Amino acid sequence: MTDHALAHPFSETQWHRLHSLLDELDGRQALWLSGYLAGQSTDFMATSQPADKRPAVLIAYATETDNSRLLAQRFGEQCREAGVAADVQDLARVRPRQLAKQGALVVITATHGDGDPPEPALPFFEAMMDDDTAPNIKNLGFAVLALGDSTYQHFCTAGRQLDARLEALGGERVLERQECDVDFHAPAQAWLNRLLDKLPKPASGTTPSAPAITSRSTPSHDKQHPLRTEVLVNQRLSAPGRTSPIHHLELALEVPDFPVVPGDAVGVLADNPPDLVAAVLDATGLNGELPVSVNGTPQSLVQALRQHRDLTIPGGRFLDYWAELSGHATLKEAVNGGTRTQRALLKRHQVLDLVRDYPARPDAETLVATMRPLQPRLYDLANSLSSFDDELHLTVKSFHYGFNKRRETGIASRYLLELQPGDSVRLYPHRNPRFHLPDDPEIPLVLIAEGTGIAPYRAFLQHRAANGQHTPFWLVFAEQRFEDDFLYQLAFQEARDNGLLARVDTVFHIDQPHRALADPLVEQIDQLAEWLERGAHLYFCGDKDSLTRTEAALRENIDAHLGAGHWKQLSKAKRLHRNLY
Ligand SMILES: Cc1cc2nc3c(=O)[nH]c(=O)nc-3n(C[C@H](O)[C@H](O)[C@H](O)COP(=O)(O)O)c2cc1C
Repeated sequence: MTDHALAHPFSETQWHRLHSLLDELDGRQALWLSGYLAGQSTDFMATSQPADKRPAVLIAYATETDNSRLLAQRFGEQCREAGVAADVQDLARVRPRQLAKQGALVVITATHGDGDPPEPALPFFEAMMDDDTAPNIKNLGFAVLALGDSTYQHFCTAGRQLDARLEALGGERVLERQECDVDFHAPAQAWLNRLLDKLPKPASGTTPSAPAITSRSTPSHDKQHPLRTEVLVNQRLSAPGRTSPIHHLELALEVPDFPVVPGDAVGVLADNPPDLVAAVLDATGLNGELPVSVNGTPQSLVQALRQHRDLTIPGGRFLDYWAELSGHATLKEAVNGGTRTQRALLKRHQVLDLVRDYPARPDAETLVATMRPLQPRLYDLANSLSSFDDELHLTVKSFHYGFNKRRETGIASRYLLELQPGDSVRLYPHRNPRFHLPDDPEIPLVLIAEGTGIAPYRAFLQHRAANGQHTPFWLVFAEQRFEDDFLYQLAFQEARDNGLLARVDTVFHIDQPHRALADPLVEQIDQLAEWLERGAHLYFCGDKDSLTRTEAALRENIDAHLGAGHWKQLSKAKRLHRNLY
C-alpha cells in the first residue's frame, strides 16, 4: 500500500516522522504502542469526532495529580460496559461551545492552589465564568464530582463553582454534587454508581459497546499499583551542615517502557518514620501486629500505619472519632463548633498531639478507617531515559516547617533522604505534558530554576545530548551559596564547555542578598528579547513564590521592551511552561 492509498490526517512531516518511528520498532514495541494509543483514544476521539456523532455523555476531568483522570477513565469504562455512550476528555481540551451539543456532562474536578481549579483547566473555567464566552447549555444534564482536601480553607471550591455555574447557565442537575475528601475512593465510586443509573441506557436488545482497551492492557503502574525500585545511590549534593540538605538519588529501573520523558515526575509512596509509628502505637496502647485492612487488603496495624495512613494531619473523620472516643470536652466543642473551630483545632494538633493530649483506647480497625490516607509526593525526574534507560534520578531537598513552636520534617523528604543503597522505594510515573520539551529541537529554551527546580533541566540536557540535538539552552539558576550549593555543577559546567549550554547565569542568595532570580535576565533584556523573537520557550521550575515573582518581573520588562500584551501572547502560544511547588 502506498502512503497515498490511505487517507491520513497527518502533515507530510508528521507522516514521515511516524513512518520512521514505526520502522524502528520491534514487534513487542509496536504492540505496546497500539495498546497505548487505544488507551488514549478515549481522549483523541472526543476532539476529532464530528459534532453530530458525539456520544451522549461527556465525562470531563480537571486534574493536576491524576486522581480525577483515573476516576473519569474508570467511569468511562463502566459506562461503556453498561452500554452508555460516553467519552472521556480532559477539561483542558474541552471548548465551552462544545457542551451545547452534548447530551449530558459529568465533571470530575479537583481543587488546587488556594481554592483554584487545576491549572490546565483554568482557561476552561475562565471561559465558563465569563458571560461573553459562556455557552448556552439549556437542558444539558450535568453532574459534578468535586475532589478536594478538607484541611484546605477552600474545600472543593472549583467543583462547587462549576456546579453552580452550570446550573446558572441553564443546565439541569442530574445528581446533586458530591464532594470528596482525600479518602475519595469509596464515596466517589458510590456516587458514580448512582449516577450511572440515571444516564441514558441503550434501547433493550442493543448490544453494549465493547469496553475500550485502555493503556492498562500494557503493564502499567499507578498509585494503586506502584513499582518497587531499588536505591542504588543516595548522595548529598549540598554543603555539609546545611539545614535543608539536598540529595541526589539513583534508583534501579528494571521494567521496560516506563512511560516518562524529561519534564515528567514520579509519585513516591513514602513510608512514615518508624519512630512516629511507634509513638502512635505507644500512645494508643495498640499492638502493631493486630490485623486490619486497608482498601480491602488485610495487613498488620503497623504496616497500615507505616505505609498507608497520614500520621501528620488528623482530618475531620478522625477528629469526630477521637472526640467521641475520648469524650473530651475540648474536642467535642471543636467538632460541634463548625468548620472554622475544627480547622483551628487541627492547626494546633497533629495526630500524635491528639492521641497524646486526649488519651483513649481505640479499636485498631476503626483507627485505620478514620485516618486520612497517606498521599504520594511528586518528584521531578532528573535524568532522561534516553541516557540511562535503567535508572531514575531524583533531586530531593529536606523540607522543614514550624508547628506549635517545634520544628517538623516533611514525611516524604525525610524518608527519601534516609534511604540506603539496597532499600526499595514504591513509585509510579506521573506525566506532566505541559512541561515537556518542544518537538522541534531547534527551538531555543530559557530554563529558569530555583533550587531543586534544576532537576528536570538536567534531564532536558541529557535528552538532547543523547539524541545528538543542538538546542540553544540558556540556564538561569538560583541557590544559597556558590561554593556549596551549585547543584550538578560539574554536569552543567561540562555542558557549557562543550557548547550544549549556550548561556548560564546564577544567583546565590547568601552571597548576593539583594540579587533576585529575574535580575540576570532583566539585565540582559536585549538578549532575552532576541531569544524570544527567535521563538524561545521559557521554563519556570521550583519554589512557587520565587518563580512567581520572577515571572512578574520578566512580564513587566518584556512587555515594556516588546510591546504591551507580549507576555500574554507567549502564554497563549504555550511558550511559557511552569512547574511550581
Ligand atoms: C498543592 C495542592 C493544593 C491543593 N489545594 C486544595 C484546595 O485549595 N482545596 C481543596 O479542597 N483541595 C486542595 N487540594 C487537594 C486536591 O484537590 C486533592 O488532593 C485531589 O484529590 C487532587 O485531585 P487530582 O489528582 O485530580 O488533581 C490541593 C492539593 C495540592 C497537591
